Order: sequence, then C-alpha cells, then structure tokens
Amino acid sequence: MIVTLTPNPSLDRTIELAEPLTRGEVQRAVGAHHEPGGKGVNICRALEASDVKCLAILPGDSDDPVLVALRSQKVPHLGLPIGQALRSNVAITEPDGTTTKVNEPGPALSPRQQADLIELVLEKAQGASWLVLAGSLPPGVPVDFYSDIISALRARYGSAAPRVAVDSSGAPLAAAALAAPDLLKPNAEELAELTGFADAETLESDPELTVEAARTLVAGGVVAVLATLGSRGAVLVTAEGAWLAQTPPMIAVSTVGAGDSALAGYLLSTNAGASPVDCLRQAAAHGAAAASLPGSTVPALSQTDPSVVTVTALDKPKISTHPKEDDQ
Ligand SMILES: O=P(O)(O)OC[C@@]1(O)O[C@H](CO)[C@@H](O)[C@@H]1O
Repeated sequence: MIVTLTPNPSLDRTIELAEPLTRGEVQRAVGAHHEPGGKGVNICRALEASDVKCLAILPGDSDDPVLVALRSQKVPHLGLPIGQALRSNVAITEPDGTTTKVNEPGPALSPRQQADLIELVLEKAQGASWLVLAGSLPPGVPVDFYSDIISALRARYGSAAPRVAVDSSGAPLAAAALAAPDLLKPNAEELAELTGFADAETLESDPELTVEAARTLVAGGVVAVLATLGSRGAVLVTAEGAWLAQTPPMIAVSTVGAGDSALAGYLLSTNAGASPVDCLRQAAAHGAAAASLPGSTVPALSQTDPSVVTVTALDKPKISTHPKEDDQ
C-alpha cells in the first residue's frame, strides 16, 4: 500500500486551444477536461490505474467536486472535512505542447485541521511501503509541515516507518529536504530553486549539472533524487550512482501531471523490487505516456513503454539501451 497526502488538492480544469495562446484576446477552446487533481491525488490515480493499492489523503468535504470525482473514478481516498470548497486550477494547452498553468492558493487550514490531517496520515501510514507528501501547502500551513510529518512518522514507527517521498516546491520542499526523506522528486525549476546551482533551463539542458545539484541533496541526507526534466527525460541520483533516462522525441498533448505519473512509475517499480535503473526507466516511460494524454489524464502501466527509454550512467560508461540488457 502507498499512502499519499495532498494538503492542497484541486479540481483541475484543462482548456485545449487549437491555436497559440494570445494574451488579452478572447479565444475559443476546442476541448475541456475536468479531473480531480493535486500531486498526491494524481499519483494515487496513476497507481490505482495500474492495480497498485494506494490511499489518497486530502482535506475536503464529501460533496466537494474533487471528492465526488474521486468517488466516481473509484480512487481510494480519505477526505478530512474542512467546511470550505477546495481550489480549482486551470491549465491551457496549445497545439505545440505548451501548457500554461494558473493555480489558486486554496482554502486555508486551521491549526486544528492541520493537526487532524497529520494524525490521519500517521495512522494510515502504518504498514505502508511509501508515504508521499505532495504539492504546495495551502494558506495557514507552516513551511515545516512536511518535515514535521517525517519526524513524527519516524518517531512513531522507528525502523518500521514507511519510506517517504516528497514532491513539493519552494520553502516546504527545502524544509523537507533537511529531514532526510527517502526520495525527492523535483523538476528542474524546483531543483534550481532548492540548490541555487543554475537556472531551470540550464539544468534541463545539462544533465551533468543536474546530477551535481542533486548530489548536494544526497550529501545532505536525501536517499535518492528523481529529477524530472520535461522533454529532456529524468535523472536519478543516489549514493551509488547517477543515471539519465531519455525517451524518444514527441509533441506533448498536456504536461499536467506528467511529473506525478513519473513518480508513480518510480514507486510502483520500487514496490515490485526493481533495480534503481529500472525504476528510473519506468518513471521516464510513465512521464512520457502522461504527456501524450490530454488534461491531467494518468496512464496505466500497460499504456507505458519502458523498452523505448534509453538509460545512461552519468558517472560511468553508457550501460543499457533496453530493459532486457543487464543494467547493473
Ligand atoms: O499548486 P501545487 O500544489 O504545487 O500543484 C497543483 C497541481 O498543479 O499539481 C498537479 C500537477 O502536478 C495538478 O493536478 C495540480 O493542479
């Protein structure tokens, strides 16, 4: 079982344009999608689509559109009633694959609601293989929310605590990185902000530099860093090595949730006992499959093709082109 916490879930609205977005103009959409969203919600949707047991924990009343949609999609979830509507985030996709996203701040959570959410997570995480702490924090929630959960989890369950993955941004990500999580999943922008190594564009185009940046996090106690680099693929850095995964060029349909799907691919592979290289390969395959689908649609394992992913060891010679080859 994998448990995810999404403190700031959303109803994701994706609007498809058949022409480039023009600021200040009225444009007609050719398509629209609504999905229950927020990073941990997407990860659970992707895991469940592949028959991997997951529980999505989130704030939200049972009649909120996000929870209604989760129920109708049969995604196992637990909502903590907050008496307020969840946010709605908008993505606009263009024919060349460009996605523009506007996210609301979300409803504030009171200290009581925060404490209840933490208790729910600690309770449900018992016996889980992974706890994923995902997304931004809503107003009123302190930046050390995630790092406090990691400490509380380890204090409560000791060596039996689930492994913890963090997929966030800004100050909450920086605080969580100091709590020695088992996995961090930044994109280039988040890694750039977290490490101050270079700007996002430079990191995306220079995997070696991405590795150097991620290594500073591993040196600080993070067990593994899975950095997603958009169309440039993904990089995995652990104390044992660093690898780059690349997928064949494609025009994305919508990149919303592609990073979440990549993380789901990585997690389901670790659950199946795969090697780090194969976990990375599956992460890249999941990310690419998600980008080929509209809105924040998540792929099932059967919709991904890890055989087309090229994995290269960045600190050793090239090790494998196809999953069947030995990639140790
Ligand atoms: O505002 P946050 O919490 O950082 O991100 C929220 C969000 O953009 O992340 C998901 C895609 O990763 C979407 O489902 C959702 O709208």
